[in-house]
Amino acid sequence: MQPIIQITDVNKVYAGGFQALNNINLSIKPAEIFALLGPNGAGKTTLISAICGIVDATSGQITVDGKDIVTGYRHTRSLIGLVPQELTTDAFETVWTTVSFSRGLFGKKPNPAFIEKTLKSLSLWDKKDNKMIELSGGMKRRVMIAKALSHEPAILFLDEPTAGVDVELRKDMWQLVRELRNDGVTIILTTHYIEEAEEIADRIGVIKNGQLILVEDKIALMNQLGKKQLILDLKEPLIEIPAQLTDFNLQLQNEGMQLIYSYDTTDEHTGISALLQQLSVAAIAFKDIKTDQSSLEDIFVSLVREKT
Ligand SMILES: Nc1ncnc2c1ncn2[C@@H]1O[C@H](COP(=O)(O)OP(=O)(O)OP(=O)(O)O)[C@@H](O)[C@H]1O
Repeated sequence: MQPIIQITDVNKVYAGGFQALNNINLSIKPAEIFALLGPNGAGKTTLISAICGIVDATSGQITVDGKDIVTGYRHTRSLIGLVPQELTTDAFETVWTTVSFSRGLFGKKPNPAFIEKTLKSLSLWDKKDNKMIELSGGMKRRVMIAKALSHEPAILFLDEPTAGVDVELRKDMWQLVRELRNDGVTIILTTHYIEEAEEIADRIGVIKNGQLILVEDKIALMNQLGKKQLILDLKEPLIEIPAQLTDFNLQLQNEGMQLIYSYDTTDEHTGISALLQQLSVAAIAFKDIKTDQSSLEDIFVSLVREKT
């Protein structure tokens, strides 16, 4: 399947000499949800802006739907809807006018039914006649999404889509993103909320210091790097880990009342039965046992720390 976006050896050096993108190579598949994670200043917005043609790459090539974004700009840009991080709208226009106007900018014929559907899906229908200035921050952000969707793009970029959006609304937006993907729209989002990537992404890219340090299928990533912990609540506190248990690399916490055993979910032998046997030999009794799986957040934090 031809990628919808192909990024090859892309570098971006800003005018002051700062290298914001360092040899980026990435293929985005049609109708996938790709989440770009990275710390502040990693290069996420620069990469999105380069694909949208807002920032010129210093070298390398980007194609959208098989067309070069420089020579085929009109075509490639018409396929893209962009929700920027910064909210920029005309304060005194109504929601309806501003969204309809965005559609017109792409030379598309008016389609009130489509605008209505879009506003309804973003829970903005009852605000359609309100001026932008009368909306809350979260509503303005949703209007930005409606504007980006107004010309029915095949690719939607969401730069920090749920910043400042409350939990309930965030869930509604995730649902909308999934529905768009089901309709065949490719979605690329940047986020600081790792739970957002964990919740909706099909693939995850991690960018740091302008370098794409990891691109992986989300489920594979979680399986591959996922560590589980076995947590044993002890009946009696331990002062230290007994000598016969040192091989298990255990940790004591909660004033000696909890023993933590970390193991790799992908290992053939987790070592749990051997551990339980040794605990019995050492006469260490426990009253409860539970497991805890590392989240994408743990994985992300350890990746960003590791790969410096
Ligand atoms: N116009 C510019 N001129 C010079 N440097 C820039 C410019 N725009 C961005 N940068 C720098 O490029 C780097 C990457 O910025 P970018 O906005 O792409 O990061 P980001 O990953 O989106 O960050 P955040 O999560 O904070 O939004 C930063 O160090 C930033 O200061």
